[in-house]
Amino acid sequence: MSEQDNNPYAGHTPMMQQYLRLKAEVGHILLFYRMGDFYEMFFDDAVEAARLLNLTLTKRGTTNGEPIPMAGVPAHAMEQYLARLVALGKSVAIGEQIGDPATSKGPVKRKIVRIVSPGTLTDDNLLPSRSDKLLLAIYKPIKGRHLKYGLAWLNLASGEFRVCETDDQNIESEIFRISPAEIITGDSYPFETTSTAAMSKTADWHFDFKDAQHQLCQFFQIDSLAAFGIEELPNAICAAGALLRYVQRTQNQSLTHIQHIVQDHSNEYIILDPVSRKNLEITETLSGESSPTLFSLLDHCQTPMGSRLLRKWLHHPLRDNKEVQQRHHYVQTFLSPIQLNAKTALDTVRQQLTIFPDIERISTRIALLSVKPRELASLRDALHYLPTLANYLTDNLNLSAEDPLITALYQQEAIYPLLSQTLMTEPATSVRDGGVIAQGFDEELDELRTLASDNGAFLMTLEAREKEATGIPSLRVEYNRVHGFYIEVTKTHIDKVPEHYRRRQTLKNTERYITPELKTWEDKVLSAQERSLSREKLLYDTLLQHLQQWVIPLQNLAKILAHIDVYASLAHHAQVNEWVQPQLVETATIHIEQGRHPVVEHSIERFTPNSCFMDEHKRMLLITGPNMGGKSTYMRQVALIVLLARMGSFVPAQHAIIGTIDRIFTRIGAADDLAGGRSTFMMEMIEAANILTNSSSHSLVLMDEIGRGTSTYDGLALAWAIACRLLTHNKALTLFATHYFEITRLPTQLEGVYNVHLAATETSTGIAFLHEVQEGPASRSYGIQVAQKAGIPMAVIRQAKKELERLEKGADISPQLDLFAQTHQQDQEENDNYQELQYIKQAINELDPDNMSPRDALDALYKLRNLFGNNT
Ligand SMILES: Nc1ncnc2c1ncn2[C@@H]1O[C@H](COP(=O)(O)OP(=O)(O)OP(=O)(O)O)[C@@H](O)[C@H]1O
Repeated sequence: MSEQDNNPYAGHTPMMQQYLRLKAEVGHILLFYRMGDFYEMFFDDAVEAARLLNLTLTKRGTTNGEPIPMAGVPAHAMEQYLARLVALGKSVAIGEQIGDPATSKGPVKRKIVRIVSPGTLTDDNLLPSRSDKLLLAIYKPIKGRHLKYGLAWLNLASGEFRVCETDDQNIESEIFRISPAEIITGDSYPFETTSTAAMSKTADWHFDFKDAQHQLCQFFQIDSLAAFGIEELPNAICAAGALLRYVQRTQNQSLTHIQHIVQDHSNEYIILDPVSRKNLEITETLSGESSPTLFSLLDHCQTPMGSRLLRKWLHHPLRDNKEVQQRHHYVQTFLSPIQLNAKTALDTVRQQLTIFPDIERISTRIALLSVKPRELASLRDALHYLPTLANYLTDNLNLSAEDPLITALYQQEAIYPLLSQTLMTEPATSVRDGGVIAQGFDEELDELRTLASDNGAFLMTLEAREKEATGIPSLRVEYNRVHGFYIEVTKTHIDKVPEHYRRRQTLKNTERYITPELKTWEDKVLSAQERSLSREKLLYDTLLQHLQQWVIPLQNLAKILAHIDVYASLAHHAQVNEWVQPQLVETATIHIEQGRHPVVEHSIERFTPNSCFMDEHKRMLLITGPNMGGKSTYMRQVALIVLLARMGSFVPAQHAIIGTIDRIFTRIGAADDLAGGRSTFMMEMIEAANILTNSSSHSLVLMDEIGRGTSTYDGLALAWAIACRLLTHNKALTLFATHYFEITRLPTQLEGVYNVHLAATETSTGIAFLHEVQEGPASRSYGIQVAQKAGIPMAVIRQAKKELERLEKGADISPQLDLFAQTHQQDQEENDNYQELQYIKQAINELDPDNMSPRDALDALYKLRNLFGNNT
């Protein structure tokens, strides 16, 4: 077989062959192929990128007689295009020129230097500062005894690597808790999720247990995964191994900041299913905005590390009291300075925190050797400031020098001298341009710099000497970037120019010359500049090598600063909004006195506080009241106060006792899942089924108007049965809002359930909502009054009132058995009406108007009127 036959790309130009080889290497990922000052894309990549980035689609050459589509982005603007693609969930492979164009025969050698994907970002320009971008690998064997999902996720920007295993029931909750930017699964593994993360595939065999185990042990240089205590999680190990391979392949650089794998115990956290996370608007509103949310409200953090930690805490409320109490204790500490006024002390700490840059990401970029000189300078300045912060905290707050928050601040002292001796006070942006390494740090560099820049004296001497030697008074020695050094002589003196002057450039009125002496000087200066830049690069690289040993201590420092920032932020919010420290107990209890909705209290002028008392004896509150009365707000406020208390925050209430809660469920206003082919009612029932299957006596359940998506009787019957089940079987702490008044009779039949209602009164101008939770069921629903307030025409309102009167007269619905008796009665009525209509229709059809006398027509009309039962 000839070479030609072996080459699948034969027939293409050599450059296109190289392109196709690189493209085959990266598969479906977009390939940015470097060509001079551009990154070009070809074929389908070009078409897709042109569409996504609004680029002009051009052509370059042909294949099989067809033009090859091409689109490109300028190399200098590449980051901004990358950011846009990654935000759209795309991955991009960067094919760089690595050969020397001057010496290359054929196309310059090119290589995939890295792959940028939504879950593997580390560049400052591509990463949002206040949220993390995680990469999650998921694996589940098709058969075998251990059929759990193995999950492994990595925050490449911080080095945090975690694993866990979970079952079918909880996989979605776990994915939403982890909230990855990208999910990788095996090529042939058909995984589906409602998460909006970018989905990537990798070879199935990367998930092979033996291979993964080997891969991980080799990477962490350990003999067994027992070192991380994860040896009992085989499927998580498979996922972790595949994830590591993926990252190594895409990053193509050392990953020394990833130091260990931590087992994530999901039972440490209060479980929130995806729907509840959404409903509670923790970090995203129901309409997908980033504010107003619980996070946007509480995020007064001064550092990006603090904001990211706060975001994480909000999505990971804790079950265990001890750690939460510790967090409350710190928030309280920030609110109780020793001598100073609390506001002054807190404001000072928060002001001091503004000095700290994103040390977490800087330490990662140190590990990846991609840190910029200015980032190191900001790190240096921050480290210099650390003792001031530490002293302020110990002197003014009740924090001892042994407190872990403080000790961590003192452990970084040795890095500061290293950075301050090595770096200039204000270094240049990039080491390529020089101006990064401090004067006096390296003798050789100083000499080269002097040589490269200090040429003033030599040139002046040369100029004076040449003026005298030639007798040309206007002779000048000059320098420009294009032509280098030259001696300039006006044309009037040209006859005096000596023999050894060589012409360099001719202008209109002057000639420019170079002499052997000046040329030697020029070579020396230019090479000194070049050597000084490469010396500086070398010294910078050496600095980065020295800094490697500090990556882990810096990560720890970043963690501690993030904690201080979050405590200060929570304290600040509590101080400004008069939030209180909740008391934690071990029982399933929720006692909230005069609670407020943390977000709504800011959006309206006067918020009415409401209490909520629930415990094992009072497990369900049936909430009735008019639409717009405040039922949903009340229920959400209870859930949010529990969530806030359990993530370490103070809460908007006068007093609160919160017990151990294992899950929070919210079934509030389900939306259609048209894409998933599920109606509103179906969604409602799926959510209710989940609650009935998974809630326990330590769960908090919010049920808002369950059953309203179907016919009245079906809905009522379902709501009744679901409430009973929750009370008697699940025994969950439940807030059950309903418009079915029949259900308010439940307390007469079962224990542990109580009625409350949102009060409203009717005034001369219409209904007035008091937004006050009062004991007992609501006396009426005020639906028509609310409709009137909404602007429904008066004629419709009047008719509705009449209809309501008629219905109320005829209805005396009682629950359970009678309910179904009523259904039968209604069916009967409907049947009778139908018969009557059919009869009338037939009578009308039998009329023959063309052959009727006026007298007959009048008779027929009377007859018809009588058929309607109206003979007046
Ligand atoms: N405690 C409160 N104090 C003051 N205003 C409140 C309070 N609770 C609710 N509101 C106001 O009432 C409006 C309606 O509240 P909410 O949506 O909770 O009522 P609802 O009873 O659930 O209504 P629907 O049954 O129609 O869903 C809110 O947008 C808010 O402005």
